[in-house]
Amino acid sequence: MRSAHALVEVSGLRKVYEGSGRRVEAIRELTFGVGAGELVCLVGPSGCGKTTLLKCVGGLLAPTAGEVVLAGRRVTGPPPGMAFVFQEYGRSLFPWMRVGANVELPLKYKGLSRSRRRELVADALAAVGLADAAGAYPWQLSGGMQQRVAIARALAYEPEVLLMDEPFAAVDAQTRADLEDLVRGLWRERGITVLFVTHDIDEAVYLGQRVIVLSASPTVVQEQLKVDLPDERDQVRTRVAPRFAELRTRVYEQIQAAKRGAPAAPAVTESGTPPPH
Ligand SMILES: Nc1ncnc2c1ncn2[C@@H]1O[C@H](COP(=O)(O)OP(=O)(O)OP(=O)(O)O)[C@@H](O)[C@H]1O
Repeated sequence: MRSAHALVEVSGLRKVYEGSGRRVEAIRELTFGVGAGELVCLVGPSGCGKTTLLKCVGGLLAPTAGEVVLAGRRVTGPPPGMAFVFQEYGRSLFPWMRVGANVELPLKYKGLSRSRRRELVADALAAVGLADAAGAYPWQLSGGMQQRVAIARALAYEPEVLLMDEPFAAVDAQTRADLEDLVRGLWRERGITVLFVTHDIDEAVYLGQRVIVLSASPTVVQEQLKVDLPDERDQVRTRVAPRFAELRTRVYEQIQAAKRGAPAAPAVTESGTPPPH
Protein backbone atom coordinates (compact mmCIF):
# COMPACT_ATOMS: atom_id res chain seq x y z
CA MET A 1 0.00 0.00 0.00
CA ARG A 2 1.96 2.96 -1.23
CA SER A 3 0.31 6.29 -1.74
CA ALA A 4 0.73 7.90 -5.12
CA HIS A 5 1.43 11.15 -3.27
CA ALA A 6 3.56 9.81 -0.43
CA LEU A 7 5.24 12.56 1.54
CA VAL A 8 7.68 10.09 3.04
CA GLU A 9 8.88 7.26 0.83
CA VAL A 10 10.97 4.46 2.24
CA SER A 11 12.41 2.35 -0.58
CA GLY A 12 14.45 -0.82 -0.28
CA LEU A 13 15.77 0.32 3.09
CA ARG A 14 18.39 -1.97 4.58
CA LYS A 15 20.48 -1.46 7.69
CA VAL A 16 23.34 -3.63 8.80
CA TYR A 17 25.24 -2.67 11.95
CA GLU A 18 28.88 -3.62 11.82
CA GLY A 19 31.67 -3.14 14.31
CA SER A 20 33.48 -4.72 17.26
CA GLY A 21 33.51 -8.02 15.36
CA ARG A 22 29.71 -8.12 15.38
CA ARG A 23 27.37 -7.88 12.40
CA VAL A 24 23.63 -7.37 12.88
CA GLU A 25 21.30 -7.20 9.92
CA ALA A 26 18.63 -5.13 11.66
CA ILE A 27 16.54 -4.29 8.59
CA ARG A 28 16.57 -6.46 5.48
CA GLU A 29 14.28 -4.63 3.06
CA LEU A 30 11.59 -2.12 3.88
CA THR A 31 9.44 -0.32 1.36
CA PHE A 32 6.40 1.77 2.24
CA GLY A 33 5.04 5.27 1.86
CA VAL A 34 3.33 7.69 4.23
CA GLY A 35 0.93 10.16 2.69
CA ALA A 36 0.82 13.84 3.66
CA GLY A 37 -1.35 14.25 6.74
CA GLU A 38 -1.48 10.51 7.47
CA LEU A 39 -1.10 8.96 10.92
CA VAL A 40 0.68 5.64 10.51
CA CYS A 41 1.63 3.30 13.35
CA LEU A 42 4.49 0.83 13.12
CA VAL A 43 4.39 -2.26 15.31
CA GLY A 44 6.55 -5.34 15.42
CA PRO A 45 8.22 -7.81 17.74
CA SER A 46 10.78 -6.49 20.20
CA GLY A 47 14.14 -5.86 18.57
CA CYS A 48 12.73 -5.91 15.04
CA GLY A 49 14.35 -2.61 14.15
CA LYS A 50 11.60 -0.06 14.79
CA THR A 51 13.97 2.45 16.33
CA THR A 52 16.56 1.81 13.62
CA LEU A 53 13.92 2.48 10.96
CA LEU A 54 12.77 5.71 12.60
CA LYS A 55 16.36 6.94 12.93
CA CYS A 56 16.93 6.25 9.22
CA VAL A 57 13.71 8.09 8.35
CA GLY A 58 14.79 11.03 10.51
CA GLY A 59 18.26 11.15 8.97
CA LEU A 60 19.98 10.29 12.27
CA LEU A 61 21.39 7.06 10.81
CA ALA A 62 22.59 6.33 7.30
CA PRO A 63 21.00 3.24 5.73
CA THR A 64 23.26 0.51 4.36
CA ALA A 65 21.16 0.42 1.18
CA GLY A 66 17.95 1.97 -0.09
CA GLU A 67 16.72 5.42 0.70
CA VAL A 68 14.24 7.65 2.46
CA VAL A 69 12.72 10.47 0.44
CA LEU A 70 10.88 13.36 2.07
CA ALA A 71 8.78 15.53 -0.25
CA GLY A 72 10.85 14.43 -3.24
CA ARG A 73 14.23 14.96 -1.55
CA ARG A 74 16.51 12.21 -0.41
CA VAL A 75 17.15 12.30 3.34
CA THR A 76 20.88 12.43 4.08
CA GLY A 77 20.76 14.12 7.49
CA PRO A 78 18.05 15.45 9.82
CA PRO A 79 15.71 17.34 7.46
CA PRO A 80 14.32 20.69 8.63
CA GLY A 81 10.73 19.48 8.30
CA MET A 82 10.96 16.64 10.81
CA ALA A 83 10.70 16.52 14.58
CA PHE A 84 11.24 13.61 16.98
CA VAL A 85 9.58 12.60 20.23
CA PHE A 86 11.45 9.81 22.02
CA GLN A 87 10.41 7.47 24.79
CA GLU A 88 12.89 8.81 27.28
CA TYR A 89 11.53 12.26 28.06
CA GLY A 90 13.83 12.35 31.09
CA ARG A 91 16.83 12.37 28.79
CA SER A 92 15.40 14.47 25.98
CA LEU A 93 14.73 17.59 28.07
CA PHE A 94 17.56 19.62 29.56
CA PRO A 95 17.07 19.66 33.36
CA TRP A 96 18.86 22.99 33.83
CA MET A 97 16.56 24.79 31.41
CA ARG A 98 13.06 25.89 32.21
CA VAL A 99 10.23 24.36 30.22
CA GLY A 100 9.84 27.43 28.00
CA ALA A 101 13.56 27.45 27.18
CA ASN A 102 13.49 23.72 26.38
CA VAL A 103 10.65 24.23 23.92
CA GLU A 104 12.31 27.29 22.41
CA LEU A 105 15.77 25.77 21.92
CA PRO A 106 15.29 24.12 18.49
CA LEU A 107 13.62 27.30 17.21
CA LYS A 108 16.85 29.20 17.77
CA TYR A 109 18.45 27.03 15.09
CA LYS A 110 15.68 27.99 12.69
CA GLY A 111 16.72 31.62 12.82
CA LEU A 112 13.30 32.86 13.93
CA SER A 113 12.86 36.24 15.58
CA ARG A 114 12.53 36.37 19.33
CA SER A 115 8.88 37.43 19.20
CA ARG A 116 7.96 34.64 16.77
CA ARG A 117 9.76 32.13 19.00
CA ARG A 118 7.79 33.33 22.01
CA GLU A 119 4.55 33.04 20.08
CA LEU A 120 5.30 29.47 18.97
CA VAL A 121 6.36 28.38 22.47
CA ALA A 122 3.21 29.83 24.05
CA ASP A 123 0.99 28.26 21.38
CA ALA A 124 2.63 24.82 21.68
CA LEU A 125 2.51 24.77 25.49
CA ALA A 126 -1.15 25.80 25.40
CA ALA A 127 -1.88 23.07 22.85
CA VAL A 128 -0.57 20.39 25.21
CA GLY A 129 -2.35 21.87 28.24
CA LEU A 130 0.76 23.32 29.89
CA ALA A 131 0.26 27.04 29.35
CA ASP A 132 1.24 27.71 32.96
CA ALA A 133 4.35 25.55 33.07
CA ALA A 134 6.80 27.65 31.02
CA GLY A 135 8.69 28.81 34.11
CA ALA A 136 9.01 25.37 35.73
CA TYR A 137 11.98 23.03 35.44
CA PRO A 138 11.32 19.62 33.82
CA TRP A 139 12.17 17.80 37.05
CA GLN A 140 9.38 19.66 38.82
CA LEU A 141 6.84 18.00 36.50
CA SER A 142 5.37 14.47 36.40
CA GLY A 143 6.50 12.03 33.71
CA GLY A 144 3.35 12.60 31.68
CA MET A 145 3.81 16.37 31.88
CA GLN A 146 7.44 16.06 30.79
CA GLN A 147 6.33 14.06 27.78
CA ARG A 148 3.81 16.82 27.01
CA VAL A 149 6.72 19.27 27.06
CA ALA A 150 8.60 17.06 24.59
CA ILE A 151 5.51 17.02 22.36
CA ALA A 152 5.20 20.81 22.68
CA ARG A 153 8.84 21.21 21.66
CA ALA A 154 8.19 19.13 18.55
CA LEU A 155 5.00 21.06 17.74
CA ALA A 156 6.59 24.47 18.18
CA TYR A 157 9.06 23.45 15.51
CA GLU A 158 6.10 23.27 13.08
CA PRO A 159 7.20 20.01 11.51
CA GLU A 160 5.71 18.53 8.40
CA VAL A 161 6.44 15.09 9.80
CA LEU A 162 6.44 14.04 13.44
CA LEU A 163 8.38 10.88 14.30
CA MET A 164 7.38 9.32 17.60
CA ASP A 165 9.37 6.41 19.05
CA GLU A 166 7.37 4.59 21.73
CA PRO A 167 6.67 7.95 23.33
CA PHE A 168 4.26 6.67 25.97
CA ALA A 169 5.98 3.44 26.98
CA ALA A 170 7.22 4.90 30.26
CA VAL A 171 4.04 6.52 31.60
CA ASP A 172 1.13 5.03 33.55
CA ALA A 173 -1.97 3.74 31.77
CA GLN A 174 -4.24 6.70 32.53
CA THR A 175 -1.63 9.25 31.44
CA ARG A 176 -0.97 7.19 28.37
CA ALA A 177 -4.65 7.28 27.37
CA ASP A 178 -4.68 11.08 27.81
CA LEU A 179 -1.51 11.47 25.73
CA GLU A 180 -2.90 9.23 22.97
CA ASP A 181 -5.95 11.46 22.74
CA LEU A 182 -3.71 14.53 22.78
CA VAL A 183 -1.71 13.21 19.81
CA ARG A 184 -4.85 12.34 17.84
CA GLY A 185 -6.34 15.75 18.61
CA LEU A 186 -3.19 17.61 17.54
CA TRP A 187 -2.87 15.50 14.42
CA ARG A 188 -6.46 16.26 13.41
CA GLU A 189 -6.19 19.98 14.19
CA ARG A 190 -2.80 20.61 12.63
CA GLY A 191 -2.68 18.17 9.72
CA ILE A 192 0.81 16.96 10.64
CA THR A 193 2.02 13.67 9.17
CA VAL A 194 2.76 11.28 12.03
CA LEU A 195 4.84 8.12 12.04
CA PHE A 196 4.30 6.49 15.42
CA VAL A 197 6.30 3.49 16.63
CA THR A 198 4.84 1.37 19.37
CA HIS A 199 5.05 -2.21 20.62
CA ASP A 200 1.48 -1.89 21.94
CA ILE A 201 -1.05 -3.39 19.51
CA ASP A 202 -4.09 -1.67 21.05
CA GLU A 203 -2.32 1.68 20.93
CA ALA A 204 -1.45 1.18 17.25
CA VAL A 205 -5.05 0.36 16.30
CA TYR A 206 -6.53 3.09 18.48
CA LEU A 207 -4.25 5.80 17.10
CA GLY A 208 -3.56 4.90 13.51
CA GLN A 209 -5.27 5.32 10.19
CA ARG A 210 -2.99 2.53 9.07
CA VAL A 211 -0.86 0.00 10.91
CA ILE A 212 2.31 -1.39 9.40
CA VAL A 213 3.31 -4.67 11.01
CA LEU A 214 7.02 -5.39 10.80
CA SER A 215 8.49 -8.88 10.83
CA ALA A 216 11.11 -10.08 13.27
CA SER A 217 14.67 -8.99 12.49
CA PRO A 218 16.01 -9.01 9.74
CA THR A 219 12.97 -6.91 9.10
CA VAL A 220 10.53 -6.67 6.22
CA VAL A 221 6.93 -5.43 6.13
CA GLN A 222 4.81 -8.32 7.41
CA GLU A 223 1.48 -6.66 6.68
CA GLN A 224 -0.21 -3.28 6.24
CA LEU A 225 -3.65 -2.80 7.66
CA LYS A 226 -6.08 0.03 7.06
CA VAL A 227 -7.79 1.02 10.31
CA ASP A 228 -11.36 1.58 9.17
CA LEU A 229 -12.64 2.91 12.48
CA PRO A 230 -14.42 6.28 12.59
CA ASP A 231 -12.16 9.30 12.99
CA GLU A 232 -13.89 10.22 16.25
CA ARG A 233 -12.20 7.84 18.65
CA ASP A 234 -12.99 7.37 22.28
CA GLN A 235 -10.96 5.49 24.86
CA VAL A 236 -14.01 3.61 26.11
CA ARG A 237 -16.33 3.16 23.13
CA THR A 238 -13.71 2.64 20.41
CA ARG A 239 -11.85 0.03 22.42
CA VAL A 240 -14.98 -2.11 22.93
CA ALA A 241 -16.16 -1.83 19.31
CA PRO A 242 -16.28 -5.21 17.51
CA ARG A 243 -14.22 -3.83 14.62
CA PHE A 244 -11.51 -2.70 17.06
CA ALA A 245 -11.35 -6.24 18.43
CA GLU A 246 -11.10 -7.68 14.90
CA LEU A 247 -8.30 -5.34 13.96
CA ARG A 248 -6.29 -5.91 17.13
CA THR A 249 -6.69 -9.67 16.69
CA ARG A 250 -5.43 -9.38 13.14
CA VAL A 251 -2.38 -7.36 14.19
CA TYR A 252 -1.71 -9.75 17.08
CA GLU A 253 -1.84 -12.76 14.74
CA GLN A 254 0.51 -11.08 12.32
CA ILE A 255 3.02 -10.27 15.06
CA GLN A 256 2.89 -13.88 16.26
CA ALA A 257 3.41 -15.02 12.66
CA ALA A 258 6.31 -12.56 12.37
CA LYS A 259 7.94 -14.06 15.47
CA ARG A 260 7.62 -17.54 13.98
CA GLY A 261 9.08 -16.26 10.73
CA ALA A 262 5.89 -17.12 8.83
CA PRO A 263 5.52 -15.43 5.44
CA ALA A 264 3.69 -12.14 5.21
CA ALA A 265 -0.06 -12.26 4.68
CA PRO A 266 -1.54 -10.83 1.49
CA ALA A 267 -2.19 -7.10 1.69
CA VAL A 268 -5.49 -5.98 3.11
CA THR A 269 -8.13 -4.83 0.67
CA GLU A 270 -8.97 -1.14 0.28
CA SER A 271 -12.05 -1.63 2.48
CA GLY A 272 -9.65 -2.72 5.18
CA THR A 273 -11.22 -6.16 5.47
CA PRO A 274 -8.60 -8.69 6.40
CA PRO A 275 -8.31 -11.56 3.98
CA PRO A 276 -9.82 -14.87 5.21
CA HIS A 277 -7.42 -17.03 7.20
N1 LIG B 1 24.17 0.78 17.40
C1 LIG B 1 23.93 -0.52 17.21
N2 LIG B 1 24.95 -1.37 16.96
C2 LIG B 1 24.74 -2.68 16.74
N3 LIG B 1 23.52 -3.26 16.74
C3 LIG B 1 22.46 -2.47 16.97
C4 LIG B 1 22.60 -1.05 17.22
N4 LIG B 1 21.36 -0.51 17.43
C5 LIG B 1 20.50 -1.54 17.32
N5 LIG B 1 21.14 -2.71 17.04
C6 LIG B 1 20.53 -4.04 16.81
O1 LIG B 1 19.59 -3.91 15.74
C7 LIG B 1 18.42 -4.67 16.04
C8 LIG B 1 17.19 -3.73 16.01
O2 LIG B 1 17.27 -2.81 17.10
P1 LIG B 1 16.19 -1.64 17.34
O3 LIG B 1 16.53 -0.95 18.61
O4 LIG B 1 16.07 -0.84 16.11
O5 LIG B 1 14.85 -2.50 17.51
P2 LIG B 1 13.43 -2.11 18.16
O6 LIG B 1 12.42 -2.83 17.36
O7 LIG B 1 13.31 -0.63 18.26
O8 LIG B 1 13.57 -2.74 19.61
P3 LIG B 1 12.57 -2.62 20.90
O9 LIG B 1 11.21 -3.06 20.43
O10 LIG B 1 13.18 -3.60 21.86
O11 LIG B 1 12.64 -1.19 21.33
C9 LIG B 1 18.66 -5.35 17.37
O12 LIG B 1 19.13 -6.65 17.12
C10 LIG B 1 19.75 -4.50 18.01
O13 LIG B 1 20.56 -5.26 18.88
